[in-house]
Amino acid sequence: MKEPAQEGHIGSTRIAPPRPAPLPGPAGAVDAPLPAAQQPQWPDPAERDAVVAELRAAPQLVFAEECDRLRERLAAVARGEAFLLQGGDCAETFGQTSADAISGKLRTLLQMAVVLTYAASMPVVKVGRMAGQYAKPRSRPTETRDGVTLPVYRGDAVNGLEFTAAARRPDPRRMRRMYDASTTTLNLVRALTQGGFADLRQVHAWNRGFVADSPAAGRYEELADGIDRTLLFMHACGVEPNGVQTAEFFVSHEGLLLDYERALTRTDERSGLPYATSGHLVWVGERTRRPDGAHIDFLSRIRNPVAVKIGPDTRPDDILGYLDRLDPHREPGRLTFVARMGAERVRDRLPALVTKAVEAGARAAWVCDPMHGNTYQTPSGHKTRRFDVILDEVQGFFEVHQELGTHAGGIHVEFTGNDVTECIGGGSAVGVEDLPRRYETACDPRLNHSQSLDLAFRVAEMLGG
Ligand SMILES: O=C[C@H](O)[C@H](O)COP(=O)(O)O
Ligand SMILES: C=C(OP(=O)(O)O)C(=O)O
Repeated sequence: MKEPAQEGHIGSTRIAPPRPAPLPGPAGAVDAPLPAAQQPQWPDPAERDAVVAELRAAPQLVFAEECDRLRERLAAVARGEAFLLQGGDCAETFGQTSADAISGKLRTLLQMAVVLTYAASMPVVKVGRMAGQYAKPRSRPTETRDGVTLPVYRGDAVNGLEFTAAARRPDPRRMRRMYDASTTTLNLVRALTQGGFADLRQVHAWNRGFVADSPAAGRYEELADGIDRTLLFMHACGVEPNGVQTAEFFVSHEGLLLDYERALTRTDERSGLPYATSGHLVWVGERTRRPDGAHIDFLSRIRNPVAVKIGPDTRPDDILGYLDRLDPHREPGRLTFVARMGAERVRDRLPALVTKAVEAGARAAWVCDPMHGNTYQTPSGHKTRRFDVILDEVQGFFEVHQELGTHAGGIHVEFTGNDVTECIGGGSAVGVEDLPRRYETACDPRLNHSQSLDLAFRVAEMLGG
């Protein structure tokens, strides 16, 4: 059936009719029959097809021009002229789309960015793990509790967290809810970052409502006083700084659910090229990064900036594979490597990978995820991460780049604006005995607000602040 034409303009972006892009690639195939890890077994294929058709007809969430702008910003990161701050929940949930929850994360990220910008005197590119982070790859397909085995939770886009057979059944209609929750989130994020909320003169207000008695909060207030004084001084001199009233903010998520990502791929009318319009940047994770797999294939077909998470078992030849598939023209900003080696291995494993990339002419950005290689389980059964170990991985990442003469381009972290007790140490010093008090994550442990600020100050010191 012919799709109804819905052409028009929003701003300067020409809106294509909502049809899937003819993804370029071998034989022009839309669905290459490649191994696709971590995909849900939808019980009813017809229901899945109906949801996919709905998503294909839905408006795009982000615009090609915005993705291009992020690619330019990431090119500055790759050239060593900017620093990337990427972060948010491990797993967003449909229940956490309140204004408070979203603005708490956004404020935390803005605060971290201001700390890093001030220290490094370098632009900080702000990218949320937001408005799309609803699908999770898992280590095991099932979970057993008290002798009962059920499918594992794979993120709200697939099934429910509750430990019942009904909740854990994959439900493709959840992909439509993912789209709706992403729309709600993005709508608020756009309003907050373009309205007065993100104005640098609100630097004190961003801290309101958060725990005020941690050392990081005190340091932040001092820094905010300094920024206020600078802005007042400039105002008194008749100089009004540009670019402080709004914040440039982008969204990203793991491009895990291929049904969803393909359905939201659209052709950019300006260039005729396909873009994933589910988020500005999509990445492929450690569990789905096989160079000849369906996820890397998907990234190779879209024009967005893309990232690959690489763990300690990554081989130098894999790096070559990603470069050749995803960034054959060695274009700065197109490809970001997110290293998540673990604190114990980053100093050993990362140098060979960076060296291989440099030898191959790569102009990719290098970013450190100090969370995913440092997770462990306590005897109480809580998955957690230690703040000092997280910090050590970032330190190791900086050391490696310093030795190789390359740029430590950013951090990728899991955090929330809430005062949760999921990671140990840092900020307001969460102890192992505190974990049950506010352990609220749907998947992996996140830094709370004061741990996040604390991390920003420590990274700022590494950047020379
Ligand atoms: O966020 C990352 C992964 O989805 C997560 O670490 C998997 O957790 P698991 O090892 O408990 O499945
Ligand atoms: C699953 C994730 O990480 P990784 O692929 O690095 O394990 C994630 O960032 O949510």
